[in-house]
Amino acid sequence: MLTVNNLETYINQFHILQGVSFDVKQGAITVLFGRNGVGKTTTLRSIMGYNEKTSGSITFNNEELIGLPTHIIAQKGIGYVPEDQAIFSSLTVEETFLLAQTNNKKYGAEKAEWMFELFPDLNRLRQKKTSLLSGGQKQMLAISRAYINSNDLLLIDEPSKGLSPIMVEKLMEALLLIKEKTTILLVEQNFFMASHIGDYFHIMDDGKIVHGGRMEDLRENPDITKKYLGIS
Ligand SMILES: Nc1ncnc2c1ncn2[C@@H]1O[C@H](COP(=O)(O)OP(=O)(O)OP(=O)(O)O)[C@@H](O)[C@H]1O
Repeated sequence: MLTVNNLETYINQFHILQGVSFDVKQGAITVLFGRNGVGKTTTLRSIMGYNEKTSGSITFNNEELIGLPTHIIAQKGIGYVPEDQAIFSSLTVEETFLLAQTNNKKYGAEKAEWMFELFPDLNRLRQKKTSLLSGGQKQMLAISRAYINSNDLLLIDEPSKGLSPIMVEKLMEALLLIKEKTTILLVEQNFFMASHIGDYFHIMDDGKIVHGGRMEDLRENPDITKKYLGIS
């Protein structure tokens, strides 16, 4: 569904992505692993068209994305949940959902209702200003918003960061249900979470992909997880 080929990205004079190649299969969760600073967020941002100095190829449903502005890439059906969630704090939960629905007139309302079912906390807090939500609730809101206004692919950056174990568990359950309806590319350092919900993986190191395959193969390969992820 998404194919990234030889992607190179510069930020100022720094050569951050140095020929990144991988693919994302439809209907699955693909996890991008790697230590801090190897280029995972830059990869997601490059897919969304935020980095001007990007070359190589990114095809989504066989259409080239490189060179397109971010709003056009989003219109093609890709939703992005950045690490800081980028939530408009002056809106309530319900208003945030309504705003997201304006981008998806056909299915938005139906998707919003499903998100309220999936996240009862958000349903209970419909009228609450989003600035008053907990970290976990904001994460649920950001994922819901991206799901409501996009159709095909969600890029989610470190959703478990800073969440309690119980919230991580809720998030895992929710992502598995969302996967039934959409495709997910997940950046995640929580190996327990990612390896339980992911179907495929790619490992980044120093601006490149160094390994990839099915998640069950990674779980059985302690040498790789130790070398690149520091897990033994
Ligand atoms: N605006 C910037 N100016 C200069 N260098 C940057 C900028 N943004 C990111 N970088 C550098 O690019 C590299 C990749 O950063 P990126 O955020 O993509 O890594 P990451 O793998 O997502 O890391 P983390 O897991 O810590 O979020 C890092 O070395 C970082 O310092």
